[in-house]
Amino acid sequence: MPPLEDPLLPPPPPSTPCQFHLMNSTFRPRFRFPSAAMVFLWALLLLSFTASYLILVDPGHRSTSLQRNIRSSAEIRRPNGITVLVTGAAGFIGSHVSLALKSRGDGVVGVDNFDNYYGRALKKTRRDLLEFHGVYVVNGDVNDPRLLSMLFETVEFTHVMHLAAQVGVQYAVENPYAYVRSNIASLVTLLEQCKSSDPQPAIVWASSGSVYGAQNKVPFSETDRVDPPTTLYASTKRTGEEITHTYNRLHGLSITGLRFFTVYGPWGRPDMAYFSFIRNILHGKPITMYRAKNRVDLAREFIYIDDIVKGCVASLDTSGKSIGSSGSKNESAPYRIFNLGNGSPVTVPALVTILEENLKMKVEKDVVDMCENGDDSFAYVNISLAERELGFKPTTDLQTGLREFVKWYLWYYGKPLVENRNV
Ligand SMILES: O=C(O)[C@H]1O[C@H](OP(=O)(O)OP(=O)(O)OC[C@H]2O[C@@H](n3ccc(=O)[nH]c3=O)[C@H](O)[C@@H]2O)[C@H](O)[C@@H](O)[C@@H]1O
Repeated sequence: MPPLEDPLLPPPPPSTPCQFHLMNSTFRPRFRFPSAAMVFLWALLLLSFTASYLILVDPGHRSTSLQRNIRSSAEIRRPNGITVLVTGAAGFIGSHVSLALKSRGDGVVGVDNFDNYYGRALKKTRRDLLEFHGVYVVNGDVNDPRLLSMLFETVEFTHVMHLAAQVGVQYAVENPYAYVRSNIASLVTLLEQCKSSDPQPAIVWASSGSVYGAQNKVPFSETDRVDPPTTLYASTKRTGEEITHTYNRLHGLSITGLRFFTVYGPWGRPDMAYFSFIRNILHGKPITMYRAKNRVDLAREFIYIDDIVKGCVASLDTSGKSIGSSGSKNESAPYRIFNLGNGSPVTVPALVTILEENLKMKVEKDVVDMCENGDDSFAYVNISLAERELGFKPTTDLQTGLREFVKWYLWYYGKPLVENRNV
């Protein structure tokens, strides 16, 4: 705090002796031109009144800075660029896709409700990373029609990349309503918004490889039957495919559903098996490895995140246009479904071995026969349609992808100090 009489400041003017006494003076107020200081004070007062009115009374104003952020994030910086609303932008696939679009000059706005299914910390770090690269992520729920209408009033989205979902196959047993709400109700809310937007955006959304359920015919092709579902998660994704089909037929929305298989990589989902395996290996704890009937190892179509991102971006680029419900009889909006897997399954024990090799550590394995929990025992997928239509060609094998994942994991979480017991 500077002294009141700062030696560097000119001395204050001498105080003027009181010129009149209120009680005994014949005080007559008279008009005087206000001094500059008075004008300044009044202006300040007026400004603060207006600001508090706008902030407290007019809720619209609060959204103005939000809308500024949204508009700036939606700015296109390349010729023929697109403007994409990415739902689930703070999620694993959503964050990678958002960055890929932004880095090639598209306009990208994210929305995410930061649900606590696998903790919020990683989602917030992904959000910070996105904002560092100029992608703004609105904290909100896709199932909120007012939020959606504000977003579409603020920006003319050409595309929606709908990745927000309640994920996880096992958690559905515990909390079925979360799946119905996120994977069905939110999808309908979003489609309703897109249906009534002018222009209507094209929609690319996350279905799942799990829709093939108990099918035994391999490899799975898009034209194959997709019943019966073995999990509620799969049922909600299958329902989503049917719902989107209806919106495509009735309302002329361009729809592309992507059947993602087991996507892995840096910034991945901590609820997935490869994530819990690395955690346990590093902490010297045993892992549970499920096994199907007749002692058959489980197998999955592990697909690296960079390959999936290419599939998502190509889907946006080839989506065609929504045509609205007034489209002519000869014209129909595209409705497409693609498998996005690797085209070659790998067993879970093989995945664990690659992790052990990368970490130069061994882990104790509890091999458990899979109970009737509804999980699928294998996945083997035909990706030729995506190859043909999207130019989709996965290039990262599991060794390379897991090496990248392990590098990221050790960078992000650090190596635990607990000693691993070698087995
Ligand atoms: O294909 C899909 O659609 C789904 O792929 C994954 O589901 P999943 O393949 O079951 O992925 P993980 O939970 O990582 O499990 C991979 C394999 O490891 C097995 N596993 C899991 C956990 C465990 O402790 N031990 C174990 O052997 C599972 O049974 C499964 O065979 C994703 O988690 C889903 O969100 C996605 O939609």
